[in-house]
Amino acid sequence: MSQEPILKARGLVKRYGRVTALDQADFDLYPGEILAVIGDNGAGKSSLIKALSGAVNPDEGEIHLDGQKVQFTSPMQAREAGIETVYQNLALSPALSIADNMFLGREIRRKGPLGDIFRLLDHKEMQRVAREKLSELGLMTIQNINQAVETLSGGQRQGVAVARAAAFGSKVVIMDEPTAALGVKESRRVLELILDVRSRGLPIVLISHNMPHVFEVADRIHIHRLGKRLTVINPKEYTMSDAVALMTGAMAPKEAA
Ligand SMILES: Nc1ncnc2c1ncn2[C@@H]1O[C@H](COP(=O)(O)OP(=O)(O)OP(=O)(O)O)[C@@H](O)[C@H]1O
Repeated sequence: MSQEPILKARGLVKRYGRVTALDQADFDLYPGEILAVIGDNGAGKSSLIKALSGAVNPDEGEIHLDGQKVQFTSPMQAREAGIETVYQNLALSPALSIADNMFLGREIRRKGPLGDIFRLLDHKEMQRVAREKLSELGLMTIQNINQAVETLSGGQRQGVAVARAAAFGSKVVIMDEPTAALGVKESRRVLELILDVRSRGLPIVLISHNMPHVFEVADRIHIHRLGKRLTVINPKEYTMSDAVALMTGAMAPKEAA
C-alpha cells in the first residue's frame, strides 16, 4: 500500500489481571477501505476495537489517527476525533425517537437568548438533519422520524445506528458484529449500508464472525490470533476455509511479500 494508514496502531498491550487480551497488537486501516477483523473467540478483537475507540486504555503501544499520535481516555474523545463505533449492543435508547437517538450526546441547542439560558433543544433542526442523513443512506422507508426506536425492527435499528455513525464519523466507522442479531433480509440491507458508507469515502472496520459477510464486503481481512495481528489477507486470494484455518492456527500465514 502506498498510502498512509488513516488509523494505525503499533504494539498495543492490554492486560486484565493475568489475561493478556492484547499482546503487542498492530493494526492498519487505509483510506476508503472496508477492513474486516476476524479471529477466534477470545482472540482479542473486542479489546483491539475498544482500544481504537477509546473504550479501554491500552497498557502499552501507540495509536495514530491521520498521522497524529492520539491517546483517547473515553469514547467521547474518539468520537470528537472522528472515530464512530457501532457497538454490538447498539447503544440506542429504545424509548427515544429516531431523531433523538441520532443526536444522543451531541444534541443541537436552540440559538438565541432563551435557548442560551434554558439550553433548549432544537428539535426541528435535529429532525431535519436526521431525515436528511437517513435519506442519504436510502433509509427513509423509516416513515416517522419521531417514532420511538423500540417500535423498529432489528434491521431498522441497526440502520439508525449505522446512519448515526456514518453521519458523524468524519474519519473512521467501526462496526462490531452489525449483522449478528439479524435475519437474512435485514443482514443484506446492513451489508448494502456498509458498502454505501464506503462509497461515501469513509473507511470501515468490520468485526464479524460471519465469513460469507466478511468475504462479500471486505477489501482486506485482518486476522487476529492470541492477542495480536497474525496476518492480513486479500479475500480474493484466499478461501473462507483458509481464513478459518489461519484463525485457529491450523494453517500458518505466508511470508509477507
Ligand atoms: N473486562 C475484562 N475483564 C477480564 N478479562 C477480559 C475483559 N475483557 C476481555 N477479557 C479477556 O481478554 C481476552 C480477549 O477478549 P476479547 O473480548 O477482546 O476477545 P474477542 O476476540 O473479542 O472474543 P469474542 O469473539 O468471543 O467476542 C479473553 O480471554 C477475555 O476473557
